[in-house]
Amino acid sequence: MSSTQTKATFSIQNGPSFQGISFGANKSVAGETVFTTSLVGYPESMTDPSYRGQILVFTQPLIGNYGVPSGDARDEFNLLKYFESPHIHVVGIVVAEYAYQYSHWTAVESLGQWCEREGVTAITGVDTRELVQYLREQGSSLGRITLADQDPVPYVNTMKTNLVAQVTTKKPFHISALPGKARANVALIDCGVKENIIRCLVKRGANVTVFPYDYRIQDIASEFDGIFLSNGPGNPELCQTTITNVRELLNNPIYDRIPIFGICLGHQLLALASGASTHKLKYGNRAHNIPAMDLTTGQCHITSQNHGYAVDAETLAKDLWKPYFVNLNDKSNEGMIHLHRPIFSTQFHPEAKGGPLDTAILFDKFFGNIEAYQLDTQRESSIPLKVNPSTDKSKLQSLNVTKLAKERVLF
Ligand SMILES: NC(=O)CC[C@H](N)C(=O)O
Repeated sequence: MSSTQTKATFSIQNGPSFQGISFGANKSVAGETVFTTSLVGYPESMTDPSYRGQILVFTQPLIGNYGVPSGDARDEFNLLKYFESPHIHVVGIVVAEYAYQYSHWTAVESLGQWCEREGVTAITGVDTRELVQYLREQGSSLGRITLADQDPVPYVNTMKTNLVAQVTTKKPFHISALPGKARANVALIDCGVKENIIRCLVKRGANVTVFPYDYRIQDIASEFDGIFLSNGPGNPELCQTTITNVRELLNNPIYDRIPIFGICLGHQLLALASGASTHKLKYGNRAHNIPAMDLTTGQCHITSQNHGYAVDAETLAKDLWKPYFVNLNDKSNEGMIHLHRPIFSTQFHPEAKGGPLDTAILFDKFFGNIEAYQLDTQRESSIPLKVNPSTDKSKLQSLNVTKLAKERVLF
């Protein structure tokens, strides 16, 4: 523990304040305050782009005890080994008891050092049980962390901010399956994709081309064996460009057999594109142990979640869609599946990093849909991606995998 501790205050708009000690960046911040009840996985959660701009409260009391692994380490696919994106996306964290001593074989620095380096504010010594009881009663709340001797910053409401535009890759990039293992070309619309979603696809044999959130997927979908819609931050209704693009994709009869899979924000965007509506939950679901029942089998799965919005299941067009999963805690919608086409999506995270792997099988289901589509349309010959001569020439550049970046393009 440092001998020169800086005091800090965490306050909720129209709510209580908590005194604590700063252990991150020397900066006062504000943001929507959300809480997670996950026991592990603070490096993954903090680098998950879906948490963009939020102040994250951990209910697990001891945080930081296994330090922070390297953000440079990459796996065999050139994906980040330990993080879900290259940087921290939360603006601040609130913990009950920061572990000043850390120990783990992958740790290269402490949580406090990492926060300081990344300009992220952190406060310890807060009674997070009392705080979370308050958040559950008041619902989604704006909060701020103010460091001693600094002026408080104004509360920030990001409900009207297009956070997806801040986190999406700025240009397409490509991740290849291992040599000899490729069996499909997948286009991924990046609204703030987690590294482990890409890993779950390439590991199963997909060459994944990742496109910015506003890329006109409807112009090039015929080049791919499947389309994936990623997770991402903020209010799904603000993602109108993606919603319009997906709606045109769904409405174009030439794509009526193409497999589509969406996760979390991807699920919400698919629902909005197909005419359903979404709403903000009272305080959201962020945990690694949320029970979701598969309505097609009656089986319950334990799922990893991180969302503040949900799809209104009763607004799904009944002749085309049915709810796929339901949350057994609050009965909110957890997924949808098309009645006639190979399209489905989930509110929870089957790629779960961190969290349980119970529903990872849904990636296999997506690949099953892809195989059927390939057989149906004789598409096996398209690996590696061979661009269809009929595709608009101006689009070819973004499909030429040898010319694409090999990781997300941030600026
Ligand atoms: N993890 C996500 O994709 C979150 C989706 C959306 N931003 C929500 O909060 O509901």
